[in-house]
Amino acid sequence: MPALLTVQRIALGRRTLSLLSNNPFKWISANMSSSSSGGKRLRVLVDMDGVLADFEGGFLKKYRAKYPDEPYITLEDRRGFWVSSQYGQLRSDLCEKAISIWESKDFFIELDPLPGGLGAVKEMAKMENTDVFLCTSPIKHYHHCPYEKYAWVERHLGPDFLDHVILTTDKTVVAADLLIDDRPDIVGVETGPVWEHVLFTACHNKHQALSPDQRRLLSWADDWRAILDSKRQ
Ligand SMILES: Cc1cn([C@H]2C[C@H](O)[C@@H](COP(=O)(O)O)O2)c(=O)[nH]c1=O
Ligand SMILES: [Mg+2]
Repeated sequence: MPALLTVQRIALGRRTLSLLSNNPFKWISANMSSSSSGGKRLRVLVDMDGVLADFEGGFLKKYRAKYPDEPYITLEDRRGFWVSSQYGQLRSDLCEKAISIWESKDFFIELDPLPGGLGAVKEMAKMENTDVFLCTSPIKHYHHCPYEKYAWVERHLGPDFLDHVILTTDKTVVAADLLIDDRPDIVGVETGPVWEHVLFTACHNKHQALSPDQRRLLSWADDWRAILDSKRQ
């Protein structure tokens, strides 16, 4: 297959690993998308909770308001992605109490934007040869969350961004160059996702060691433009 061999020859670094460890046809489809002028387009997935929207801060505020006499975990003491697990370890019944917070109406719509995130995403979306999608997992208790995630995007980024929302419980099946996400272990049915996961630093993951080939974005004040540029080469 000469076309495949040509693609293999131009593959560099991390992408070569992705190609070798995965289905090459998926790699080609994710990496050969072109702009009208023929240049390669960069596709970036940006997570919402913990990256654009302050899930942890919003949770703690509402948990303390609803359960003022119960123990709580400060943001400084948060460890591990799952808030529910850490509250369950604190006292078993607190797991359900924690879940009741994000299952409540208005939890997701009222989350505050994290500093710099909206500006970064708006700027990214205007960059040449760049496609940005907001890639976020809804909770299974679907009565409010999916609607409110769309409403949050419309409120903070405008109606044009609604076309750029991807709601999925499995981010591994979405093809892109980059995924900026605060969850350290992003797994799903696809064992070799085509994107590079850049870990967005959050209170729950800041102590966590990364594997040598993993990169972090410390906040939106960090050099996200350089990370995008590194994927264009
Ligand atoms: C911490 C925590 C989160 N969730 C839910 C809330 C969100 O819908 C998703 C996280 O979505 P992301 O796209 O990975 O940011 O998970 C939960 O159910 N339990 C928790 O403890
Ligand atoms: Mg997240």
